[in-house]
Amino acid sequence: MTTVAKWCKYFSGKGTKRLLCSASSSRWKIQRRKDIYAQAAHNEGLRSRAAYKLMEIVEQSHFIQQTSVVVDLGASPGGWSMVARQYLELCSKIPWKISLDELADIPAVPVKRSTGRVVRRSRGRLIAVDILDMDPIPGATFIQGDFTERETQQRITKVLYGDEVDVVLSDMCPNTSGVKELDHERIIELAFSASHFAIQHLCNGGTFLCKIFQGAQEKRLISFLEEHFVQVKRWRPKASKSESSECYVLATGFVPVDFQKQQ
Ligand SMILES: C[S@@+](CC[C@H](N)C(=O)[O-])C[C@H]1O[C@@H](n2cnc3c(N)ncnc32)[C@H](O)[C@@H]1O
Repeated sequence: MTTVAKWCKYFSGKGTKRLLCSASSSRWKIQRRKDIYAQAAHNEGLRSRAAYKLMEIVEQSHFIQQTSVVVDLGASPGGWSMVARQYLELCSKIPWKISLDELADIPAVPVKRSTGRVVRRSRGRLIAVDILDMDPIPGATFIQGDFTERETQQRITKVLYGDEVDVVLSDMCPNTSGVKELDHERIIELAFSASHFAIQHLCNGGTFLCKIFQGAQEKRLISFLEEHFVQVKRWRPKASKSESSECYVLATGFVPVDFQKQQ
């Protein structure tokens, strides 16, 4: 934990301050002092306490390699992206934002599934996506937009330049209403949206990780993922708040539909 966090400190930006300054009530501040992960994130210069959740899952499942292509959905303020960045070997010259004009010039290349021996690129890639803005992460690319909109997904596909994706992460979370069933339905919708994107873009053997709130629709999501991945398991990281019903679904060993037909 400490090694990753120390490394991330180097890349921490204004996002941390924004996170820490947004709370004005003294009650919130007392709660935060009791929250060891929020304290640790503050002390170690991480942009969010959520970073510890991804660190725990990746440290145990090792699904991000130096040359992986990673898409981080719901990335702001950037805790997960900073953690993913630590595992990747990125090219420092990649622009953080690509203007709409520049995007318009990029042809939408469909993903080409690799068959046989995969020729790996020499560097990894990280594409962060959020409806909110976010401070830059060197070597990564940022797409600002609502992921559920087709146009945002088309923009992500364009910046992939036909590359298959190794890992799709989704920590997307709707604004919570306090009504448990409603929040559950909303996050499941986001999780399905992210899983459809993953199925279209992941390479053979790829990984999908997404946040959900536990509830009635959870089984439906897991059954859907089991049709496309070799293994699907639920994960509740230590950094998840005890009062929260959040958990993560980790699906590994993606089998593309065209591969399934061959078998
Ligand atoms: C829990 S936060 C993510 C924290 C982040 N993983 C980190 O480590 O810093 C959830 C994020 O999901 C984003 N989000 C929610 N709905 C979205 C959508 N439809 N499209 C894109 N981002 C969305 C929110 O703006 C918010 O930044």
